[in-house]
Amino acid sequence: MSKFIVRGGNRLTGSVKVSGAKNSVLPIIAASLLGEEGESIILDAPPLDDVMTINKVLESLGAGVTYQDEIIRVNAQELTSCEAPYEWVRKMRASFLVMGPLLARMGYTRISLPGGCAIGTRPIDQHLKGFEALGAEISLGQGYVEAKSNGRLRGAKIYLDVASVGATENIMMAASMAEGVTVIENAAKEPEIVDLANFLNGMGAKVRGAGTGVIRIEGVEKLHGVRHTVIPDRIEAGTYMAAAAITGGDVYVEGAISDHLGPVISKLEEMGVTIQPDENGIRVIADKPLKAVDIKTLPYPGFPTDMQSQMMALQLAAEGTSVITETVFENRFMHVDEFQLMNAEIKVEGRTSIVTGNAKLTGAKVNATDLRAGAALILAGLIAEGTTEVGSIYHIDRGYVNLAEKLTGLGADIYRLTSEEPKLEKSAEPAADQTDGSSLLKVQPTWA
Ligand SMILES: CC(=O)N[C@H]1[C@@H](OP(=O)(O)OP(=O)(O)OC[C@H]2O[C@@H](n3ccc(=O)[nH]c3=O)[C@H](O)[C@@H]2O)O[C@H](CO)[C@@H](O)[C@@H]1O
Ligand SMILES: C=C(OP(=O)(O)O)C(=O)O
Repeated sequence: MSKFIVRGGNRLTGSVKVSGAKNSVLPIIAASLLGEEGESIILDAPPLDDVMTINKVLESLGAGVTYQDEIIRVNAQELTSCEAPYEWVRKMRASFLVMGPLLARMGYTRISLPGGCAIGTRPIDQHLKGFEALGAEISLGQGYVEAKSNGRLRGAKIYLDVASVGATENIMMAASMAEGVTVIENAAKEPEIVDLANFLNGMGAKVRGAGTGVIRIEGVEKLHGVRHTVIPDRIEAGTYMAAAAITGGDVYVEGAISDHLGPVISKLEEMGVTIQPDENGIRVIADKPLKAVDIKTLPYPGFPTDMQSQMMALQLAAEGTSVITETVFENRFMHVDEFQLMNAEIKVEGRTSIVTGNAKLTGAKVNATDLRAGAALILAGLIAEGTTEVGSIYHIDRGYVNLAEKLTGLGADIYRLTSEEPKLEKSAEPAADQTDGSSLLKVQPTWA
């Protein structure tokens, strides 16, 4: 199995460039299916396994997709299939985002229930509630969701019970081609939602209010391809900021947008780290011992759950005891067991972790239990005594471009030990709770 091998002890310095945002490019690629005329050109598309996977989904639907030099070209003028198969969708949750565009454009779609990081049950009830409000008929069976509409979807008012990023995106895309006006209330406000809205508007859609809790979409009859540059990845940026902080380093994170990183910057400052944003990036200087901080994850603009495990690594290095409360996902502390293998002292009580600082971390063989957990273990490895081997790195490859190379460029001692097997296709099995999808629905499926 491929691994990252990290030897701790090096202080990171220099400059690192952030890639395009995974969580922006994936919905944007899905949205490109709406383009009935012309092609979409997506710039700064990061070369991630997730991007390759969603490209495969689009190809399986009949779209023409090319990817070169971080530019994706999608020609979706002719689609030949409305079905996204298990083979691709099981690997990542975001592939479920083709449902909204297919339903809007083709009036029918059949999609396998999604995979992705096993950090909680991750139901899709809010997506389906939105589609039903737009007039779609939904049925479920054998791990697939089927949706059909009798003619065009119809605009509706939809209140989301949780401000779900994916549901907001899926509904926004479907509503873009609906007849009439859709209003999404309690919409997610993440920067990736704004990026998607900008992409859709470039295609000819009329989406207003993205980035606020109320999004208004006036449906149009047809959309066309557009040229669009993906925003920088705020979670990748935050991870390099954390790497600088944990190693007592001085790193310029090129491309990081401080407006997208408000809570991460605040928490690092509370820990005693100096943050100097400018128009091209953020300089992070850690020249004092880190102080303990408490963190609570929340939907944007709250502290991002996708930075929770990386911050836990920092809390281990800080002076004093810190607390993390995870409110977004119910099972996102799997990295705790792995940190403990490195001599960390962490107590989990429900959704809260109590982290004892000043940890004398020692290198160990650990597993990336999910994407961000993998990044966090590498951060811990950067300060651990001896060698840390991080396995299951197919999770990390889903979301970090050239992680070892970028860290090496900053002076870290890390490399990838590559082995032939198992390939991503074979190793990324769906979570146990996703075999027939019934646990994702929160409503009783018709086949139960
Ligand atoms: C590809 C992508 O963009 N992934 C991000 C997206 O995931 P994703 O879009 O899956 O996350 P959501 O915002 O939908 O999930 C937030 C919470 O809402 C719940 N929920 C969601 C949908 C639904 O229909 N019903 C429901 O109850 C989830 O179980 C979770 O507890 O936002 C998450 C929260 O910021 C991030 O961690 C992921 O990195
Ligand atoms: C949870 C994540 O991704 P996904 O939603 O694609 O599983 C993440 O990016 O940390």
